[in-house]
Amino acid sequence: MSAPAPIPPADITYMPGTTSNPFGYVAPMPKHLRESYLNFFSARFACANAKAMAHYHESMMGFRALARREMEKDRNRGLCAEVVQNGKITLEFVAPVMPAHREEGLKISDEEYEDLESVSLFLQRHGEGVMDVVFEVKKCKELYDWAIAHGAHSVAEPALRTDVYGSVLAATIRTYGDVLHTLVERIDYSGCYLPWYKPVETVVPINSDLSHTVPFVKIDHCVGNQDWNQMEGVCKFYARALGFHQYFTDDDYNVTTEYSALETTVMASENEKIKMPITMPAIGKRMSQVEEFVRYNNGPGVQHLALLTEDIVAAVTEMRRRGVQFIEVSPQYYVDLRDRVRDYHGPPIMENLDDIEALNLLVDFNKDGYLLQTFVKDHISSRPTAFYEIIQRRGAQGFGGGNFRALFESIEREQARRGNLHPHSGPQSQYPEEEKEGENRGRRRERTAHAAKQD
Ligand SMILES: O=C(O)C(=O)Cc1ccc(O)cc1
Ligand SMILES: [Fe+2]
Repeated sequence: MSAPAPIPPADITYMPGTTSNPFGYVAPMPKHLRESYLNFFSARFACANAKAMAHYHESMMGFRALARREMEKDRNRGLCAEVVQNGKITLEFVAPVMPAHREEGLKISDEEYEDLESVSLFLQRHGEGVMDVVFEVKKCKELYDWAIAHGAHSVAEPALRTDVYGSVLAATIRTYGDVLHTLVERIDYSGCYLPWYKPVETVVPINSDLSHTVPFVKIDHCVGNQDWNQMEGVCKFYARALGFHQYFTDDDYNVTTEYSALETTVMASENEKIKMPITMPAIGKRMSQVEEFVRYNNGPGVQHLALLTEDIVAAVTEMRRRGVQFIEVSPQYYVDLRDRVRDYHGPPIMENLDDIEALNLLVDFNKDGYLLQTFVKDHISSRPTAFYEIIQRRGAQGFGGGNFRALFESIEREQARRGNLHPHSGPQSQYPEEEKEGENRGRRRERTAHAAKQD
């Protein structure tokens, strides 16, 4: 079957998310293909030291060592990898084991050399962070062909990978910045992760005590930060090339806190198990946290992975016990929370408000229920770039819109501590600094009205 012919970007209708417009970005990918995205498969991080990264995730976050690629006589000559897992969350840490320049006498295949070069380049440009958000799919080749025909950049054509445990078909395309999406289709694979990774049985002592588990379930969503004005183009890419659609929530994503501002559109796979919010800076009084990310990441990239749990009190209690620090929320938030709870009439709140306050969790309510969330204070690397969110849902399917103010104020306190809450340098930085809070929100409304008039 030959690939479909490329279609021009004009075939995508963009309409900002309103309840009168239940479609948002609409793309012509056939339904059977859209349905072939199953879930997040793993997140691959480019690392300087994959072993240290794995160790942090095991000892601090309760992940278990799952698999490894280590240097062998005729395999894994350029890169080594450690894979950890907690529930259905699988994280792979990949590190170069030699300099990325060819030397005589080094036994390394062309393919392994290319992989070494790409990880080394990612590290050089962005530091440690997520370089590949891997999706499990049913029709790898068809999805890949569609994506390429609709403007995606190919990194690796579909190829069968086989070891004694069976085969997977995998292909890789590029998304925003230098971030990749690998599409993995299990053919008959029964190994622990992917072909040629060896299972690892060793357990760090703290994880062998079953009364101290951190109960994660799966990746809930994965946020991608973009540069100024780049959100729409990236969302259109997800619609046109990947067949994703806009996911509506009642969150108000035009957040202008005292200083920084941002905008988000959530893109999701057909089954909505893969949610990829796309965020960009907006005009505020000071540098947006998104702008800070883009500056220190040297371009767009994955900002946070949200890890879903069914018991956030247990998960955060145990992570704190292990030494993980979380964002700090003002005591006033919990005074207000007790008022908000009184006005809430959805499914009953199962958690104790004193526990919620003691752990500094954030709570958001809507008509379907509520969600609890918090954010790890430290970034994953030494740069102020990617970090983790911990989230529990009890009905509510949003992203914590009611917490954005408290959250962003907390994030901004850290940003100020780093000396990065200075005037922003966006395309609109000629705007006077005393620009009124909330003005950005008005501007978005004008644009929305304008876009609606156009069709
Ligand atoms: O939207 C989400 O997924 C959130 O968890 C909230 C959020 C949005 C943007 C940020 O820079 C930080 C947090
Ligand atoms: Fe999030």
